[in-house]
Amino acid sequence: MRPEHSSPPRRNAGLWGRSASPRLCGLLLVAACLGFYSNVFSLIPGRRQIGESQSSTEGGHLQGQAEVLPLSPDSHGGAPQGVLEETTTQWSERDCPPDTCRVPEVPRMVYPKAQLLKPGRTDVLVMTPWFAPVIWEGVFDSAILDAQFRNATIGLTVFAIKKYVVFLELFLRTAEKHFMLGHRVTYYVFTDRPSDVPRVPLGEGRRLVVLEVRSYSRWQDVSMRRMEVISAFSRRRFLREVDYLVCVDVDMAFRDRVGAEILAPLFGTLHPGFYAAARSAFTYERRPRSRAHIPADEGDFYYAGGFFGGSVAEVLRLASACQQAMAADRADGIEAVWHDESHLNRYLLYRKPAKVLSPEYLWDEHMLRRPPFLRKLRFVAVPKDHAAIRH
Ligand SMILES: CC(=O)N[C@H]1[C@@H](OP(=O)(O)OP(=O)(O)OC[C@H]2O[C@@H](n3ccc(=O)[nH]c3=O)[C@H](O)[C@@H]2O)O[C@H](CO)[C@H](O)[C@@H]1O
Ligand SMILES: [Mn+2]
Repeated sequence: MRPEHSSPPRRNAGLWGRSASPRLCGLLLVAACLGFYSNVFSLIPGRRQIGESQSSTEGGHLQGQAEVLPLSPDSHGGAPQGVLEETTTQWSERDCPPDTCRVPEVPRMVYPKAQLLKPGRTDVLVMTPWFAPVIWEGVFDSAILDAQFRNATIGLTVFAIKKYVVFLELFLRTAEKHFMLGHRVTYYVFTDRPSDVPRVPLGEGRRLVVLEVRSYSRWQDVSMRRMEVISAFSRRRFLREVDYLVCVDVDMAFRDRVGAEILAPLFGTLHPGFYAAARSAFTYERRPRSRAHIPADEGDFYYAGGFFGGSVAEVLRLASACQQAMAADRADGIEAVWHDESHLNRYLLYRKPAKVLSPEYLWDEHMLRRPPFLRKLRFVAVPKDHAAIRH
């Protein structure tokens, strides 16, 4: 899933020709080979096979050890077996490493053509100033996107710690109806109560993996520590198991399509409470002492903590940066005003997302009046009694 293509260095025999001594030639040849193989070593492990719908429980990975998360040596850094050999010949389609930037081939399809002078939406911003599309109903053709991403495997991470396990049933049932239909999907459910994970029937090509993690007494810590767990498990297995990660809150239900249109190397979602707000009204962390701090004269959007994602490599980068920033803040005795969400906002300010999801992808009907430009509610908050559920 590296953006760059790795290609052998071009050699020009004439350049080294007669004037260079044979010894120098030998040295240069060795250096060229080293350069070539250093590219090869940086390739990320290739694709895995995902079988039939299944469900498994893997207990004890993080229990009691969330302070120091050991990363398995086999999961990161080394060259995958067989890659060296493959790269000495031409890439074939089958051997190609996953590459989110590769232009995918689509089959023959019949669809209405785009009309340059009749844009799908004129009532909302559909492009950020850094040319990332903002995803609204009416700006995309789901059939084209489904075809483009037909070979992608998507991991959906969700945490259900302590009483939040009650949200899982509705979350999973509605995800089966609306999340990435027609694609390979793995649900990664992180919980401290594996036996409370409901058995929800899964469609073909979809599976559920239960991963046991420890809980924390403060809900803020439960929320923030998700970054630590996501980064550890990205290294440990997600890099090998899926192409994209989608990381969401569990106190939510899918109501309408959430599909391949969201997939990008890195994406964030507009927080439904702030889509029309002025910069000064964003609830960014403002204290310069915190690593999440954003100065008053900066900021694009206010992103929600409850829905972000991208390629596994980019989500790993994001989660480990946020986790490190939160750990440093903790050591300094400061906690950002909106916890992980504040750190996410800081991260996405300086690493601009490649797609921005509109509030269609994160809405709260009980807190907000639905504006007319919101044509679909795709993923909605499930009302909760905060005090009762968090203790
Ligand atoms: C929709 C949205 O953007 N939500 C964000 C918002 O709060 P919310 O008020 O939506 O936070 P929340 O109570 O849903 O907690 C965040 C998530 O942590 C998990 N959890 C929390 C407590 C617990 O006892 N057990 C448990 O499993 C669960 O997955 C939950 O969905 O702000 C939080 C930080 O303050 C996070 O950034 C949330 O992602
Ligand atoms: Mn929530």
